[in-house]
Amino acid sequence: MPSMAQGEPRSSVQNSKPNFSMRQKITEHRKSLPIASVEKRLIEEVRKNDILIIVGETGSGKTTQLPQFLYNAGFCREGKMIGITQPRRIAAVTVAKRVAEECEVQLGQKVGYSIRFDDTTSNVTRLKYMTDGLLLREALLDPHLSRYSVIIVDEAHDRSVHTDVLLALLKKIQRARLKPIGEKTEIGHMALEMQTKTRDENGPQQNGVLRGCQGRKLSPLKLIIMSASLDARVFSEYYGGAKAVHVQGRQFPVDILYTVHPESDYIDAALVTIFQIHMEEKPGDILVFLTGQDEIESVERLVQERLQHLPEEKRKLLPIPIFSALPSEQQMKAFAAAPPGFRKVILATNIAETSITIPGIRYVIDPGFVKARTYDPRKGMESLDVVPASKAQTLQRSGRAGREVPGKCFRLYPEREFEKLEDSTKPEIKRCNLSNIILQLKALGIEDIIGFDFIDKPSSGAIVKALAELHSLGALTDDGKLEDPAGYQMSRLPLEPIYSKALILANQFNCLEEMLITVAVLTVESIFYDPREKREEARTARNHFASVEGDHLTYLSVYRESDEFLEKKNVAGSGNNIDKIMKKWCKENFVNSRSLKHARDIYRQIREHVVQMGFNVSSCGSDMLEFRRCLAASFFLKAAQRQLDGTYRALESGEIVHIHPTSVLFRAKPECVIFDELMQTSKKYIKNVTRIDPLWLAELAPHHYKTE
Ligand SMILES: Nc1ncnc2c1ncn2[C@@H]1O[C@H](COP(=O)(O)OP(=O)(O)OP(=O)(O)O)[C@@H](O)[C@H]1O
Repeated sequence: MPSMAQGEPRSSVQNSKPNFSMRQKITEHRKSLPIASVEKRLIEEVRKNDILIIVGETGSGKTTQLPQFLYNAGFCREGKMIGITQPRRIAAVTVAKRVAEECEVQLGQKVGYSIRFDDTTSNVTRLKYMTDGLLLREALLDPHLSRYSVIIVDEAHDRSVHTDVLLALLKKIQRARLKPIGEKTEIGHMALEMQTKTRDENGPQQNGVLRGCQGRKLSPLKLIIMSASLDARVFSEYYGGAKAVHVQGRQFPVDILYTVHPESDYIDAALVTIFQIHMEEKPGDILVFLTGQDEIESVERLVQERLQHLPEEKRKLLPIPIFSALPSEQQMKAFAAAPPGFRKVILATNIAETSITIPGIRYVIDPGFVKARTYDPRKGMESLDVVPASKAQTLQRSGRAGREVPGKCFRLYPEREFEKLEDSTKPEIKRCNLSNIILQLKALGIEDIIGFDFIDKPSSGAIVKALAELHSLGALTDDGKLEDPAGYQMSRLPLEPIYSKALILANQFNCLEEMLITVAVLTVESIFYDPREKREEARTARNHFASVEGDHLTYLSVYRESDEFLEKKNVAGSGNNIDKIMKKWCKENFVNSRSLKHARDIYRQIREHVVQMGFNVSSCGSDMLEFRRCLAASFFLKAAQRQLDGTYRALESGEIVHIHPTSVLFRAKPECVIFDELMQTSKKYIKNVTRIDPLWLAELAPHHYKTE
């Protein structure tokens, strides 16, 4: 399978069996971890308790060691697997690689990882690291997760929406696994029907139940919830008084240092700290937590600039960005050793906050902020605000040091400010659009979403809004069941429901090729590179991509021109050269080369998905009218009409909004548009906007708009 996240060349693990001294080093290292001294006790607790909560310091060995302990204790007998979920892809990949190394096996043998579009596991894999979202998708196909004997939900403090849904679902699955096969369960009936459909073709199933299995029980499922910074009481209560154990101690100390006074400009404070460490502290790499791609890219430039003012011998400082929109192979650069004599300074978002070990990190700089996405279901509006990190997050951040050697964490605020921080981050489920997750729950056969046993219930308003949205998009029937086939198709595509809908419709409008490109570009962070100091220059350079019809068509033209450019240069298949040539083209055109590369990756992967679904990828050629009509038919819930004063009214929510200054339609102000995002920053802005004819709305979405 091609991959959105190819990761480091697998050969690093596949081809190299550790030599004797390395093996010895790893064995000694494993023995020295705090968790090693409690191996027996932990195994006993897992045997005694079906649900166990484990809290242990960062770096104590939970993620890498516990699965190996369980394997050695026989939990993988009879071909069963241990699944370990992570909120982030990068953690699933890097931890699996490390554990494969420790086990001296090739990745994909006993140890593997599986993340969206990238599965390295095989039928001999027993320790499977994966994202929480991926395990949810697996439950669609195997509703009892019958291949697993143990599921470890790692980093549960993170409270991603997928973790929360998984916590509830696993509770149900655990109960269902204790019931005899064939008996009705809370999750099983619809899923068993699904199995009947597929397995009937091979014959061994009858009425949704494996023939000959009626009355038999599946083996029980053990569930372990783990983190360094979770409130064990909350989880214990949720699981009816589940046992919690604490693993004491950490391997290396981390000194926490605070500033004396509050810093007015945390970017500048971070830069000063980076250079102070570089000039004054012992060798060792630096990890800086910033809030997003823009900030990271500007700090990257500022570090480069300031280095020019240092004497030649002091310039050996290498900034390396890492954020989620970066293609995986670029993310992996953070994990490679710095060239001899150099010090790495890794500029990261909270993608690097939990679970991972970045070799070489001795210093962490934590300005104490994070970019938090909040969704207002009533207005259908997102806001992205920079807010103080929680105590749990700052603890995780400092825990990225002190993993190989003693470390230091520089918190760029006074200690008294730390005390004021919230203990934990607000669960994502309480601040996100629920339509995607509800679609998945429906596909899992869960009908009563409002009554679903969430650890923290989202507001019923948010649930009702998401259900209505799914109904309008044609994913749900009038009585809230999955629509056949659209609802099933949408739940299978790993995209937001509105994008899946756009692909399904594009198949009918014969513009699937154009929609695949558009959805891929919309999925990545901004395709344009817009440096503050060169805004006008950037605008002029990009003028020739601009379409009078709007941003979606503009993105198509960027994507296609870059394709044509590559073809013209006739460099296809010339490896690294492509990268260099593309980077130059991107720089001249103020296109973000990382985002473009990422979009290409996503395009390839979703194309494969729709082809598997039997769609024919055809193009509407130069008939952009058809493409815009398809956009209107898909994004009708996100339409806005110009007002007399030049502002717009979002038709669904009635909100008064403005076209974002980065849109090609910012000045043109057409009468009616569809948009992709409604976001509150300094104003309420709509982003990624395309001109449509208002009459199309009634014609193409008659269930939602009346003709007048
Ligand atoms: N990729 C790696 N390279 C080098 N050492 C590693 C790597 N992964 C883990 N380690 C070592 O193993 C130790 C234990 O890591 P592990 O991820 O199991 O800890 P943890 O308790 O799960 O931490 P956290 O709560 O931060 O996720 C690390 O502190 C580090 O010394």
